[in-house]
Amino acid sequence: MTNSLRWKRILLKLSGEALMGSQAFGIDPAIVQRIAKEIADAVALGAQVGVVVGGGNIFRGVAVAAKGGNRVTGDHMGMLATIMNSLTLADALRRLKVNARVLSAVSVPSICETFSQRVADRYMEDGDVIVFAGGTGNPFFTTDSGAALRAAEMKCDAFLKGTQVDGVYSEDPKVNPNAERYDTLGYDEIITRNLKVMDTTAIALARDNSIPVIVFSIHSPGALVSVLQETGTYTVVGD
Ligand SMILES: Nc1ncnc2c1ncn2[C@@H]1O[C@H](COP(=O)(O)OP(=O)(O)OP(=O)(O)O)[C@@H](O)[C@H]1O
Ligand SMILES: O=c1ccn([C@@H]2O[C@H](COP(=O)(O)O)[C@@H](O)[C@H]2O)c(=O)[nH]1
Repeated sequence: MTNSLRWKRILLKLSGEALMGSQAFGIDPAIVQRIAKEIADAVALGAQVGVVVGGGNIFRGVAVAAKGGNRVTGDHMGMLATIMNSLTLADALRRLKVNARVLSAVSVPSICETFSQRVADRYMEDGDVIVFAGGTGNPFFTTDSGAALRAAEMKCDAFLKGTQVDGVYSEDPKVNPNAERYDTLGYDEIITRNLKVMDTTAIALARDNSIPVIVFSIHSPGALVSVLQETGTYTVVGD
């Protein structure tokens, strides 16, 4: 079955907001369990999976700053939010008998392991799912950038962005429902046309390390395995 996968070692970036479900804030356990099942299905097919979960369902530094708070403190809160999301996703994976480990860029040793590339590589070779928490560990970055960084460090074959929409569009499809969806797109087109599906730092890192970026909807059941088997709807961003 492994041979049927287009990309074997993947970095899956999940939008924090995807974990909210229909709530306005926080985590919907049923959604987390459904997403965990998608990951478990990919692992069962032979995929080696690293995951980065955003924190937008709990805190974003820019939102804290917009309300008069300190941006760096807000970013610290955002990074801690990603740790909470990572812990809940790892638990959901373990309930499905998948070995899952949380490795954080921010050290909280009584709660999870601190990220180390060598250790993470060994775990992935063993078939464990690694949930990379804490983003890059630095303020003024996003989890998209953290995910691109980990994809490069772990020599992933692809960076899969599981988000609210089923690909990259000519404009935000939530704002313009008539926007055009692309099947393929160049890294530089995202940057020069300022398409806001992910941040420029993340795209540039993926481009400079020749890692294809696949944007798909995590809300579509079975979407992760479909992408790995080159079926379904998604956009591939490359050269
Ligand atoms: N040109 C575009 N094509 C596709 N999506 C776009 C585009 N411009 C803006 N978007 C929006 O970008 C969003 C993708 O970002 P996402 O929700 O994954 O946020 P995030 O910041 O990565 O995650 P989090 O929710 O954790 O903060 C989509 O939901 C979509 O509405
Ligand atoms: O490397 C990083 C990653 C994230 N942050 C902060 O966390 C929040 C949540 O991440 P999203 O990517 O927006 O989901 C982000 O808004 C930042 O405040 C960070 O500081 N450094």
